Amino acid sequence: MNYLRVTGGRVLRPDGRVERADVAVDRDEGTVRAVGPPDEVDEALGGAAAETLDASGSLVMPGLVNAHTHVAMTLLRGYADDKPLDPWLREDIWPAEAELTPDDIEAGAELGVLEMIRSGTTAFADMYFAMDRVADVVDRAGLRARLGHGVVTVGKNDADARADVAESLAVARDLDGAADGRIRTAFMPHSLTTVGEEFLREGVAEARAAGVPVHLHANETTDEVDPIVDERGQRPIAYADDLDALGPDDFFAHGVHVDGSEIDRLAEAGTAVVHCPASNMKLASGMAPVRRLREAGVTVALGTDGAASNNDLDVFDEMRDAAMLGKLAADDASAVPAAAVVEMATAGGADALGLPGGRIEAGAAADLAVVDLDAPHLTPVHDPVSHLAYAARGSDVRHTVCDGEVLMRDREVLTLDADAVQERAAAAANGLVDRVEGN
Ligand SMILES: CSC[C@H]1O[C@@H](n2cnc3c(O)ncnc32)[C@H](O)[C@@H]1O
Ligand SMILES: [Zn+2]
Repeated sequence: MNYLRVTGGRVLRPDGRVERADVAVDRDEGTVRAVGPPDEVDEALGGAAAETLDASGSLVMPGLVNAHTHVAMTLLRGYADDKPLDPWLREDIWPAEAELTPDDIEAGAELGVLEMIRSGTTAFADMYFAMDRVADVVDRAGLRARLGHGVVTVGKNDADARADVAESLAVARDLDGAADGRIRTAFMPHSLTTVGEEFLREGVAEARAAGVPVHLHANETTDEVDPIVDERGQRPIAYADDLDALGPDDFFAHGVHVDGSEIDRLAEAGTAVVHCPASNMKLASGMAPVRRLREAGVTVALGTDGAASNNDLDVFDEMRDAAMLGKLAADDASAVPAAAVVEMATAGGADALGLPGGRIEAGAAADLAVVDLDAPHLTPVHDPVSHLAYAARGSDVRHTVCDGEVLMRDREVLTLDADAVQERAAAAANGLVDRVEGN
């Protein structure tokens, strides 16, 4: 047997309790074998030897889930700031993305994945281009992901629009199950306004036939919601329902401007919402009604969105932002408490993406982040869950484990060459900007 044993720490259990425990991992299966006091774990292992990971002074939590990003946008971090969504995309981001090469996307994805491993993220959802390259990075780096090619049909002729939809469906079919099953896929139309109705209708029908979920941006800004209401006389979630895009495996990014009927319909359909508080604040998109969504029974996950609208991929920041913004949105300091955002960043994320992980219990996927609590900004420890939500940073993560494999040990990432990744990405970003500026 091939075991890993995380020893001497405190462990965040699925019910929110924190207990002193060891975690034994079956590396062949990629699952948690046992959680409990050392003698119980000894017994579960039957005296078998195990590689150890020291968690003394630390909290062992489920690996974080970044449920909506565009990972290669790390190359555009700090490239265009301080604008609302529509002009930001049209004036800055889309012209730059038009110059991206598959090599750039691979370099940007490596940088993003490195940043995520270093901040305890073990699973993410990615909507972008050149997804074969992103999948290769995920495979090498050792995380889990739900990947999809993002479709935009506005401004394209019929043949190009059809080709874009076909590419998203082909990616969803071809990459599903890659990286020993750590990669799953989805059909990913960009949004209900940037993809034409006939393409949405046909694409969703084909996704259903192929058994892959749908992921899109929905109800992000009033500029996006209002034209749908004006042109169709229906709210975006009703339109999505009409398109058959509202299923229990589907997950929508943002859900900022959703009314009561839309919240009820999302809950009834079982469609998850990925809350992206930093992006929503930076682009001044609005405040998602997180408490109302959760109270209605909607699965709410957390996402960073791309690094150009955040500007990092640290899910600890997202937990803190979600708690703070949720209180402001509800005008109630108890609206989105610490335990809620920790749940959204772990089990909520795994459930939204339909990926294993998110809970530390026997039989669950061995996706873990070990957070070092021995730091001035984390002293004293009255409540470790409070610290995860309000005080910890991604840089407090000491070890990261995914699928039973150690991806980072004592802050050294083992699956990527951090210096080389950073150097390559910086060169790719500079080359990209030179091309955009015509140098
Ligand atoms: C077609 S691939 C994905 C596409 O989405 C763009 N994008 C990045 N952030 C956002 C956001 O907050 N809302 C909508 N679209 C966004 C990204 O630049 C790609 O073009
Ligand atoms: Zn996005």
